[in-house]
Amino acid sequence: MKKKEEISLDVKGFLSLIRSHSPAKWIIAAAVLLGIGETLLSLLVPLMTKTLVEQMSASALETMTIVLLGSVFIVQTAMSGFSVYTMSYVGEYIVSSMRRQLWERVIRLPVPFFDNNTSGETMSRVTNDTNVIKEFIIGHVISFLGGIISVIGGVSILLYIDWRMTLLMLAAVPAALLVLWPLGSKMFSVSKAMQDETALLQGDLGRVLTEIRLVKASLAEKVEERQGSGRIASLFRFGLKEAKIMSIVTPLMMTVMLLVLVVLIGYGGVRVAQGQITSGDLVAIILLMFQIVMPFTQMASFFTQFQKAMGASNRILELLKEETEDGASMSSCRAANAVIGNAMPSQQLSGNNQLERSSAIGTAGQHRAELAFHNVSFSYTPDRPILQNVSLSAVPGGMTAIVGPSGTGKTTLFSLIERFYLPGQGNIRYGGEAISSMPLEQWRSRIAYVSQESPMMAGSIRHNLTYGLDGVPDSKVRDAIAGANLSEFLDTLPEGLDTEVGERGVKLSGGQRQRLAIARALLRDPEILLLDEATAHLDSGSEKLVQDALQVLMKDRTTLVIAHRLATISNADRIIVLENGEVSGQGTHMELLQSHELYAKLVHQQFIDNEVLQA
Ligand SMILES: Nc1ncnc2c1ncn2[C@@H]1O[C@H](COP(=O)(O)OP(=O)(O)OP(=O)(O)O)[C@@H](O)[C@H]1O
Repeated sequence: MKKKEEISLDVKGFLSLIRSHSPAKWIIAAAVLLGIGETLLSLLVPLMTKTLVEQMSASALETMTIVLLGSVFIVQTAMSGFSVYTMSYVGEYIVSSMRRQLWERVIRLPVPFFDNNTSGETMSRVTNDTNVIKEFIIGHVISFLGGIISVIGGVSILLYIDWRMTLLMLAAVPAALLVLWPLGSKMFSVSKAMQDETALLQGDLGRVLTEIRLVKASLAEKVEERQGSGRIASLFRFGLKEAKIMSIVTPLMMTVMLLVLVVLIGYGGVRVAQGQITSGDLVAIILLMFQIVMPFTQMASFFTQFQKAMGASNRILELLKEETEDGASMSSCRAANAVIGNAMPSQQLSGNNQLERSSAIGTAGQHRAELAFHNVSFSYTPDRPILQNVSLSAVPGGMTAIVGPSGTGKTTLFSLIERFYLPGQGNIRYGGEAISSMPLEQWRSRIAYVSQESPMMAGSIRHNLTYGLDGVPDSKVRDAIAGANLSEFLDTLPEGLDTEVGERGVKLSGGQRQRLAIARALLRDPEILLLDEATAHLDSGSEKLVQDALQVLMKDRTTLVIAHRLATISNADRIIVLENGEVSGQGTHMELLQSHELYAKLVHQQFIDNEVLQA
């Protein structure tokens, strides 16, 4: 009972999905009419052949009969061509409209969705599931409709020609169905398992390819090889299971057809000899037999494909039901924020030698609104609070540093500022206005996030720098590059801004990636700068270049820095200590050193570590 309910719900969902993506009604009507017309014409062929045979045996062949038969063939072939094209058009249209909607939806889903779903799964919905629906529409819907018409029409004509022979032939149908039905459902479960296994293999491949260095460095080739081989072996087994089913179905259907043919010809021959039917009738009956039996052979695959399409549409609908980050901004919004490579000087963030360059680049830094957290609490999962009652404010136009032990919620603070997640309680305000009430696009365009991970996209340096921005002239790109201390490096590249950076920027050094990240932030001219301190240790030359570039970027901007090495932030305007998700102190370096136990301990510890390193 439950299963029936589920399937009927599936069908409802499937139909609503198709309806919301279907092309103009007249195109669908044309596709259906052409399909029906083609089937009806194909039913005329046996009748005309019957007349042809009868006229030939009576030596009274009329030219009209040949002309009519030829015309039916030509029109039927043309109709079949148009029918295939229009049906393909409908299928392609539906799938491309569905993919477009999925694509738009996926890129606007909130970050928690991506925390909880693998990218392989999501990719499979946009590509594989839509493909299943396309194949069903193009390859099966019309041929199924045509098949039904062919069977009903064929049986009616047969009954009209000779009911005895019709019944004889139809006796074979239940026998064939008896075998085909259970095999069809077996085929469905095998092909479903095969699909699942293929998705797992795709997932493994994606995981290994994106982290190929980790695989190699961890000597995990053998483990991956074993896992991959296991999946490929089970795909092979499923393939063989499918082959076994087909090896029963195909010969069985052929034998049934041959048997029916033999019986029809034998019994029909007797009836022709007895003068109860003409030889033309017999030829027509045999031709009609093919037109009736063929659709039955397609039924099994229709139902398998039907169930697959229901499953696929369910998964697509689930994805489409997911809330987007900002329902209001479903229009063509720009990814204006910059989540950019790691960058943070390893020494004091001071120095004036680069400051002049910033004026050539941006003016957003002139804004001096206050960014403040008011009693913010947040948890990723209900059972584990991460931030509790956090109240803090960043110094407008100055540098505010966040320090604290690992895992205490520093990066989470940044994610809340970026609105990747929403606070459970409390709010974040900018210039007195709650950031949650600002349009998301507008808010993110005010921020640049120079993160630890230094994400880069495969593509040219220009593409990476101007990613998400429209029509940035090369002169501005070069200014940003100069501001980020990269001009010399760029001059050494024969292809200049067109140089490919490789997947995730693998063709660049850590320091170059950091400076590109800074150049990218400069181009965006943000009011608020979020810096996640680099964990990579750059050599001192590279450090100096990054440090200078940061001076340019930070000038006059409200900057929040997550600092691990406290020496880098001793001149920060304000330092906030975060402990177990709570603010346990704030002040300047000197104030905290005197009044805050954990801060003093951390500074002391790092001082000893440095001494040891230098010794
Ligand atoms: N997407 C997530 N889903 C669930 N838990 C998360 C997620 N991201 C972080 N956490 C958890 O939240 C806590 C705070 O993480 P966060 O990255 O903010 O710490 P952090 O102070 O920046 O640490 P570190 O200094 O090591 O970078 C950690 O315990 C972490 O396990």
